[in-house]
Amino acid sequence: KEKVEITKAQRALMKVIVDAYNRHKIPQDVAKKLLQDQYSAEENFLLLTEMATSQVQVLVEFTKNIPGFLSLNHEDQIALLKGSAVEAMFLRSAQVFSQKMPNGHTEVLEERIRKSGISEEFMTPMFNFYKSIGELHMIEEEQALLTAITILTPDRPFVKDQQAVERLQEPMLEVLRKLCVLQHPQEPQYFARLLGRLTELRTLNHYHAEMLTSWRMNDHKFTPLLCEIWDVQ
Ligand SMILES: O=C(Nc1ccccc1)[C@H](C1CCCCC1)n1c(-c2ccc(Cl)cc2)nc2cc(F)c(F)cc21
Repeated sequence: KEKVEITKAQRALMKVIVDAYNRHKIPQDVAKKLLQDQYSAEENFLLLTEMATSQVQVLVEFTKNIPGFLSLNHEDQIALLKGSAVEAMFLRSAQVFSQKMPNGHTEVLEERIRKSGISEEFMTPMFNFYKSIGELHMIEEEQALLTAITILTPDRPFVKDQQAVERLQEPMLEVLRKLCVLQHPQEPQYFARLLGRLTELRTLNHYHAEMLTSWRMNDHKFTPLLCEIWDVQ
């Protein structure tokens, strides 16, 4: 039986990542707004583009706190952010969607999102992902580490020094692996299930641009930052 223990250095790394992660709370406000009122497709689209734009800014702040990230080659820093921003947003959406809410609130939230303007064809893959994240009942340390691991994916397009990114991602994977063993002793496969969600997350990446351009309304306006990050317009 492997005696798993998180070292002082690993605890320090985890604290840096969780503190940085806790500084981005925006989508909670989105959930609250969506629960308060029903909006038109146009209002929902505007809300999404505003939220997604601020999510990118917050993601940059979070990423700057990942030890070693700022020492990477500058083009590679951009390539990692550009390559992970959409996934980070869907991961964050899933975490917000699966957080504990008063009875019936999740159903209302799901209904509001289903009617927000997104085309029908994307609902199943999106909510399947949200529910599969929910079933994991991740603690915030796992959520924060999973987001950092997603950003530090070495094989993003245009990354030149993949080894340098691997050297940053590996310690995160090791801490997460230990955390999973300690948090879910009955589930030896929990860590593998967690990483499996990142594969599901990449499939949502394929849909994201079309999810936006097929939003049930005319004349989709994007912010310059979103055009950059979301491959739209
Ligand atoms: O805002 C959002 N997500 C966000 C996340 C992270 C940071 C900032 C924003 C949007 C809403 C959706 C309804 C209209 C208004 C925006 N959102 C999404 C979502 C995102 C992108 C596409 Cl293409 C489709 C759906 N899934 C969500 C789940 C939640 F529990 C949820 F609360 C908000 C969610």
